[in-house]
Amino acid sequence: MAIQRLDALVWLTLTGGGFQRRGGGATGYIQETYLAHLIPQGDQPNFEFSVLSAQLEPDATDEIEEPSIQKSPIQTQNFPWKISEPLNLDELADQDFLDLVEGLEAEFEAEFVAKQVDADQDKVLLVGVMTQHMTQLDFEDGLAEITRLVESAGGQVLQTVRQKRSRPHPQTVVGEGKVQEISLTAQTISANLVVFDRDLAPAQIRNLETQIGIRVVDRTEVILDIFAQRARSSEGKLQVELAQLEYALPRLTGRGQAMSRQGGGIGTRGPGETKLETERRTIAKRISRLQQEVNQLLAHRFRLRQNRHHHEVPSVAIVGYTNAGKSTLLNLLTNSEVYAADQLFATLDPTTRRLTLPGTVTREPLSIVLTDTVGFIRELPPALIDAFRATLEEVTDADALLHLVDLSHPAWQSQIRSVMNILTDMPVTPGPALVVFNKIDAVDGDTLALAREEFPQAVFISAAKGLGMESLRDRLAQLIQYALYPR
Ligand SMILES: Nc1nc2c(ncn2[C@@H]2O[C@H](COP(=O)(O)OP(=O)(O)OP(=O)(O)O)[C@@H](O)[C@H]2O)c(=O)[nH]1
Ligand SMILES: [Mg+2]
Repeated sequence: MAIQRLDALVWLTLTGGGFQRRGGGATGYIQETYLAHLIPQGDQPNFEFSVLSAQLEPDATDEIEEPSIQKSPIQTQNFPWKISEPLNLDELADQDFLDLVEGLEAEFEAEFVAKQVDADQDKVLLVGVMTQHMTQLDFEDGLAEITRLVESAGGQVLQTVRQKRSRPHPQTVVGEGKVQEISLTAQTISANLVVFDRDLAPAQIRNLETQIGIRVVDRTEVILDIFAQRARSSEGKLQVELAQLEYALPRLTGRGQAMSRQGGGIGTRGPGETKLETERRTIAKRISRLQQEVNQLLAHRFRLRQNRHHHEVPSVAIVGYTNAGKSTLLNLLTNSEVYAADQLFATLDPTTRRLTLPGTVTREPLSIVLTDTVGFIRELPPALIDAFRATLEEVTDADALLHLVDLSHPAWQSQIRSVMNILTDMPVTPGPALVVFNKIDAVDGDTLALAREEFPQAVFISAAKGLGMESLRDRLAQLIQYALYPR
């Protein structure tokens, strides 16, 4: 009923004792009727319309043995629906349906309004799919992360639906029954958005939206949305728009193709397809213009860096998983006020600051520039990598990297792997990296010992509490010596 948006449902049972119809099949007279409707959640079934308490009058049809027919109201205590006692046809006909439906509408409306009080937040139903080759831990980490992403985008995860499958269903990612469960749950909790913990094919999104009835977005879309909200500088906005269009384009194309292949049918001919084609071309044009602008940006940044090289100022880029504490560290080391917050992708635009490192016995104090840049995440969407090449070049062009790790995060080991994979995949090999473990103020002794054992060369700090800064400065100076004058 919820899926089909039905106000009420009437169910008729037959006597089975009717005339013989040619070809067989059930015939008979109406024996009993049932009236069912949904009730607002959180309410007990409290609709007492007169007839529900009426006794069922014994009539002739009762003689027929029909064990499957229940004679008492069906137990619906804990369900968001109510089914009447068995009614005969006259009783049913006496119902004022309009009155019933209008009353229900009013109640649903009141409840809906109550839930809309803080309506500027997306109310999200999260869907997680655990496939083969995925450990339970990976799966739960992934769910925790997408929940954080949704929150960073300004949404609120109301509930999570999980499914285990050997691999995603080609049409709908999850199975048919699960799609129904999602649809019902979304209505029950008044979600206005369904978010999947993975990326979806254009056709999958389309199928899911048709069946579920509300907007469905995938992981990349959530990340792109955060980026779009964070973009402040014109550079940032430019790159985000490019990423969003590059993500949208194949989706439009896919749609056009699917429609042309059908080759007929109402709604698939004529203007529909032409319009899509036009849209596609407009977007493609805009993408190529944005790409040119990004190229100009690359050239501009190149000149800036050349200037730096000209003055022989060594550069270090802080890289790391999102929320590792990169901006906090830059602020502490260089006395700056870059925006740092407990959000994923708080930083979008690179910030470069000067920093003087302590001299050693053999050398003068060393002046360098330190760059804080956008955080990484596992499975960084390809559209983002491409669009953000100007920003990411800050990383590949630095003389050395400071790889900051949030040691208080349960998944710190896999976060290190993700960052290293992204660095390895970069078109230009980045300089040498120093692994620095952050947030040691929030870490237990066992974790600390494990990290020391696995990364004996690493530095341990707390950017928030200012712990370990002296050794960090020393080690940074050594790193630069090594990067610039390797033996
Ligand atoms: N307990 C603890 N929290 C820290 C420490 N350093 C940073 N944080 C917190 O971690 C959160 C993220 O810090 P940011 O500096 O914004 O992290 P980031 O790496 O720049 O994150 P993005 O720009 O979002 O990728 C903030 O809430 C910081 O207060 C630390 O040493 N200890
Ligand atoms: Mg930051």
